[in-house]
Amino acid sequence: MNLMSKDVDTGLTEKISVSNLKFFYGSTLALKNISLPLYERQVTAFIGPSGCGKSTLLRVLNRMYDLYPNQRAEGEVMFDGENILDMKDLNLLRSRIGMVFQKPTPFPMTIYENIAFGIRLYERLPKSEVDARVESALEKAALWKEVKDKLQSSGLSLSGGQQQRLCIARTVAIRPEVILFDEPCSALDPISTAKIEELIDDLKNEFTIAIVTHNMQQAARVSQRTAFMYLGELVEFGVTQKLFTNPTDKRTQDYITGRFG
Ligand SMILES: Nc1ncnc2c1ncn2[C@@H]1O[C@H](COP(=O)(O)OP(=O)(O)OP(=O)(O)O)[C@@H](O)[C@H]1O
Repeated sequence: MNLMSKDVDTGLTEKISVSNLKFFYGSTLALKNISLPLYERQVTAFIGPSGCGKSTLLRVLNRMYDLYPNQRAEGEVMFDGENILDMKDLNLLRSRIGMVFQKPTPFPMTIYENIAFGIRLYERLPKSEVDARVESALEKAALWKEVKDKLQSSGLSLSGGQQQRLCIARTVAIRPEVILFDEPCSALDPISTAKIEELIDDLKNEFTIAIVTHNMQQAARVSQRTAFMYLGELVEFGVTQKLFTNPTDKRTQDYITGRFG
């Protein structure tokens, strides 16, 4: 049974449907009634000035906020027929919705172990299958060719861009359905950034992707849908090309033309 809803206007499947989401840091309301879909096998970019709630929204999608006692969410975030906000098994949720952070954070282990470690947390597989999964994850992260002869070297010996691709491989190896990227290129040089953008474009053939970025050109290059947020509100959500060339809301227009932010 397919529990995901089809959007009647677009014909696209909503992998995640956010409805009337509110988020509180203590008594501060950081997300005000957000509603939007994340379409399956598309890249959705979240843009907006600092503090508008982009990272908060991403952290709701895999319940990262659960680690902090006075943070809470209200509303509905439907994912394959279940409300993420009510899910009990957060390890399972985080295996289905992976996250790549701003700074590359390889574990202080070999390149091979960086990936195998995560696989073993979730599945018991014979070594030959773990090997195959490590290779396939590195292939998908466009890193295999560069590291295949040094899988036993430390993950920390790689360049920043390679480390970020290693973190992407680590996420992909768990076989998630959705990958969340929180400003994945902000610590990288332009060449590494271009590689990650290309990679995100490839990954969307297999995964549903959400990316928070400060870089509007990046949002325009990698995403099919863009959400513009301002002061905890979702101001505008739509087809990326349209939002950047002919936005509906004046605040979006002002932001994309550099009048604030
Ligand atoms: N741990 C926290 N405790 C209290 N308030 C917080 C906390 N983290 C974020 N906030 C507040 O919530 C709002 C949204 O923050 P968030 O980090 O989601 O914004 P952002 O759009 O991702 O910003 P940036 O682009 O600077 O990363 C801001 O007003 C911020 O000050």
